Amino acid sequence: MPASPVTATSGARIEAVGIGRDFGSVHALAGVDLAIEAGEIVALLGPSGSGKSTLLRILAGLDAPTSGDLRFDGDSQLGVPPHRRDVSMVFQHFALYPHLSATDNLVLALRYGRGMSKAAARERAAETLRMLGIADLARRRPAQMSGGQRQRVAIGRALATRARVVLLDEPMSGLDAKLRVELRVEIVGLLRQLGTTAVFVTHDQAEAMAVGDRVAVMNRGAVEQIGTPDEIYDLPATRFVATFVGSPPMNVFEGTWADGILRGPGFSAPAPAAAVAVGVRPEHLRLGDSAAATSGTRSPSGGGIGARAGVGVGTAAGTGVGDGFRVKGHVVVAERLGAERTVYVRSAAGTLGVRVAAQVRVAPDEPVTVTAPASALLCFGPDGRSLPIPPARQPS
Ligand SMILES: Nc1ncnc2c1ncn2[C@@H]1O[C@H](COP(=O)(O)OP(=O)(O)OP(=O)(O)O)[C@@H](O)[C@H]1O
Repeated sequence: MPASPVTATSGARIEAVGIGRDFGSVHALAGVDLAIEAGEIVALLGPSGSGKSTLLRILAGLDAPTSGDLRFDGDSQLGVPPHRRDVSMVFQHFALYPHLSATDNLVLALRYGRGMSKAAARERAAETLRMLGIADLARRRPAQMSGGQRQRVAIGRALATRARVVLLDEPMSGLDAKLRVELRVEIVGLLRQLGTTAVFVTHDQAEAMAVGDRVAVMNRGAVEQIGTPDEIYDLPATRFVATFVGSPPMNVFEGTWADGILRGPGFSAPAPAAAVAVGVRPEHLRLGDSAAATSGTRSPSGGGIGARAGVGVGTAAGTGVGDGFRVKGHVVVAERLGAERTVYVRSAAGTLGVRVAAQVRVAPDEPVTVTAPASALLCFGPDGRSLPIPPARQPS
C-alpha cells in the first residue's frame, strides 16, 4: 500500500477506426475497429502474426496506418509524433540505463520526458517505486537486480510519467510463471489506482482474461471480438474465438444439417438452420459408460453444466437422439491438473477433451459415451460466425 495519496491521471478514450497497415503485399492490419474507454484495461490477444504489435506501435506513434484513423479523446493522432501523444510504453525487452540506479532511471524519464523539476521527479520516482513494492531497490543499478525486479522498475518507469495511455507489449514474457502471476496482479492494481487507459498485448489467454476489463481477440489483422472475459468465453462471436480461448480448447465437430439436427460421423446434435459445426466446452461434456447410452447417463463428471441446463437451442423432436449432443468412444488418456482431470476420448467424430472432477477414474481403452445438453452447445455457420442462441443463455 502506498504511504501517501497517489498522483492519479485521467486516461484517454481511444478509438481506432478502420485502421489498416500494409507492408508491401502483407496486410498486417485489415481494418481494425476498436473503442477503448477512458481508464479501461484492454488485453489484445491473438496468435503470432495477427497484428497485435503492429496495432500497438500505431497507438504509440512508432508506426503510421496506411488507412483509417486513430483518435485519443476525439482528436486524430495521425501525424502526431510519439512524444506529443502522452503515451508510455513497456516493451518485452525493457531497456533500463545500466549505469543508473532504479530511482535515477525513473527520474531521467520524468525530467526529460515530462520536464519535471529534480525534486518533483525524485518524489514521483519514490512514490512509484513504493507502489510497486520495490522501494528497497531505489539505489540499485540494473546489474544488481533480478530479471523480475528489473522488469518492475521498467514498468515503474512507464507508469511514473502518469501518461494518459500506457501500452504494454508482452511485458512479462521473459519471466517465470509464478512471477508473471504476481506481477500482473500488481500491474492491474496499479493501473486501476492511476486511472490510466491501458492496452496490454499478450498471446497468453490466461493472462489476457486476467488483466483485461475487456479482451480484444485479433485474427489475421482484425479484431474478431471485443468483450468482457465472460462474454469472450461464454459467447464467442466466431469459431476462431471459441477455439482460441479456453484450455483445453472447445471441441468442435462438423456435420450436415437437416430437420433441426446436425449430423456428423458418430454424433448428432440439435442445431439451428445453417449450422455447419457444433461446439461444446470440455467442462460441459459428461462422461458415461457405454451402457449409459441406453440406460441413462452415469454422469461421473461432477457437473459444471447445471447453470446452463434446461435451455435448449432447439428441439430434436422425433429424431430419437434426445435433446443434446451424444457420441460414443474410447478413453485415450486422462490428464490430472489440479482439482480436475481432462479425459481425452477418441470417437468417430474426432478426439474430444472432457473435463471431469479429479475423483473420476477412467482406464485407457474404456468404452464411454460422451454427452452434453442442448443448452451447452454453440453452433457455427458456414462463415465461421456463431449462430444466435436464446437470450436465456446470455451470461449475467
Ligand atoms: N516491418 C514489417 N515488414 C513486413 N512485414 C511486417 C512488418 N511488421 C510486421 N509485419 C507482418 O505483419 C503481420 C503482423 O505482425 P505483428 O508483429 O503485428 O503480429 P503479432 O500479432 O504482434 O505477432 P507476435 O505475437 O508474433 O509478436 C505479420 O504477418 C508480420 O510478418
